[in-house]
Amino acid sequence: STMRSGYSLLRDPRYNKGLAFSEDERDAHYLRGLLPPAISSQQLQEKKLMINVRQYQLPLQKYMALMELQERNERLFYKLLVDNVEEMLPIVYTPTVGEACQKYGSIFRRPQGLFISLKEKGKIVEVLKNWPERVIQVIVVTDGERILGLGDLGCQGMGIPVGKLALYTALGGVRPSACLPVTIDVGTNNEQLLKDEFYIGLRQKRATGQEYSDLLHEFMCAVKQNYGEKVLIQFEDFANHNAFDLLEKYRRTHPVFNDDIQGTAAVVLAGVVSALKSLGGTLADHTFLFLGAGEAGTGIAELIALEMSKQAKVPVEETRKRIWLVDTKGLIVNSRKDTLQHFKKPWAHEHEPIKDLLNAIKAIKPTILIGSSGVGRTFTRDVIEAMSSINETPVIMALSNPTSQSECTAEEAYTWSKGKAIFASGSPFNPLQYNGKEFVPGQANNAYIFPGLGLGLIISGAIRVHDEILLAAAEGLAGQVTRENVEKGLIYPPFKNIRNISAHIAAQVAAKAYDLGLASQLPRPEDLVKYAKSCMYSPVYQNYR
Ligand SMILES: O=C([O-])CC(=O)C(=O)O
Ligand SMILES: [Mg+2]
Repeated sequence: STMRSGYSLLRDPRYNKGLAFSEDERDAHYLRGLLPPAISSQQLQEKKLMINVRQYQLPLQKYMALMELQERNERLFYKLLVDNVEEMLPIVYTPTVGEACQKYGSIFRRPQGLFISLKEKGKIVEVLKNWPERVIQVIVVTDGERILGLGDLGCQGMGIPVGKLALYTALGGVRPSACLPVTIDVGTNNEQLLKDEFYIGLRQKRATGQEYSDLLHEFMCAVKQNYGEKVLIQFEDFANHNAFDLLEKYRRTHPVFNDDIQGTAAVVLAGVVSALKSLGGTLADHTFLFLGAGEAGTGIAELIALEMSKQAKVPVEETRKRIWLVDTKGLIVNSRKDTLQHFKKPWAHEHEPIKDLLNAIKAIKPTILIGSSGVGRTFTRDVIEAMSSINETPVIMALSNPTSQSECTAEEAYTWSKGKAIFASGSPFNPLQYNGKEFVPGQANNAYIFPGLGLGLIISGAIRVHDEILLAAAEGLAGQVTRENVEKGLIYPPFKNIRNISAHIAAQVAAKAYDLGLASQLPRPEDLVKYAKSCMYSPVYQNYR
């Protein structure tokens, strides 16, 4: 978009600086009289806003204040996020974004992103042309059917693409104008929303089958037609069956990845690799047990099996046998094979049936336990105690989001394991004291990966996303975990260094894309870390002449 002047300039979030417009800018851009006389620095504005945001008691109020800031003054919004990542992440992202989606209808002020519903069928190319930006580098798209661990939130899932893309910019340095949040609305099966007078989406049951895949196909084609073949499409929070089908269908024709399957997988693999620095042994020396065999569970399992297979030079069919999954019907075993969904079949190993997690732990004796069930409080005291009696240092990852769906809390993991566990969770928990010692839980969240992964794909102009690229992203993240981190029980680096971390992930990703011949941005830059950093968006105000 181009810069307006005067009254419209103050109302254009991309260029508005509020009181920070200089005397010269006020003269040149017809702003005289439209602003009070004081001139503020961006730093002072930031200080004022931080004071304001901290005064709100409720996280949802903070969320709304930040969204209003984003719609009023985009650079100031990103300056706040970049300078205060650890404080702001739980507000613009999990857990608060989950609550925001649940209440989206009532807190809704101005639409963000593009809504593409069944009503727009046959017109998606035109819909894309209504968006004010022409150059798009990354799209995050959801259909709202499985928002975090909260289930079907229909059209109100829009909070997720908006939040993820805010992180693309804040954590990965992708220009905000190049980011497009999209929600595909094919209805919702959430009865409560269908009855809610403030619901913002289509008031009908979800379309499925041909009608569903036709709309998605039209969208995928329209994106390529409008924005070219390099625009990255991140699938987010689709229900299991569609998530796997869409990835399978489009991975050979578009640069796509599914954050819940592949982003989460890369983050967890990086965490496990870091944990090995303190546990010792190689990946293949460990035994993994998952609670939850959906997108996250099977996605992580597959990437770990792949890495093991690469390291140990044995076929992936062999390494998969080190990894066990439990779903709602119990341990996934061979005798269940005929009734399993296709994405679970590779995990059906030879074993007698076991009904529940606790007995599975006793039988399998995992060294690493991963929660990817979307169901809170499923790592009970018995579960954690069983893990601690089998292992000197059990690794416990409670990945489900938001906090209410976490398989256990940090406090539970540390107290029930008597301080023995290495713990990480998808949603943040505060550091805590146990027996006079400080424990700092890590946040095993795909937010560590997708911004850097996206940046790496964008700067190299990658036209496809292969598994090798995800392994590179995981290596990039693991490489940023210091010995000092690991000694404190931290298997992830602190988020405050995230822009540097993202640059390293981006560099590894881009390098792999070039090596595999998938990169279209030529020539290949010499120093990819330096190049990634130089491409990053800075939220510092620019001077307008
Ligand atoms: O959004 C998050 O915090 C992580 C994620 O992708 C999910 O839970 O679906
Ligand atoms: Mg997600």
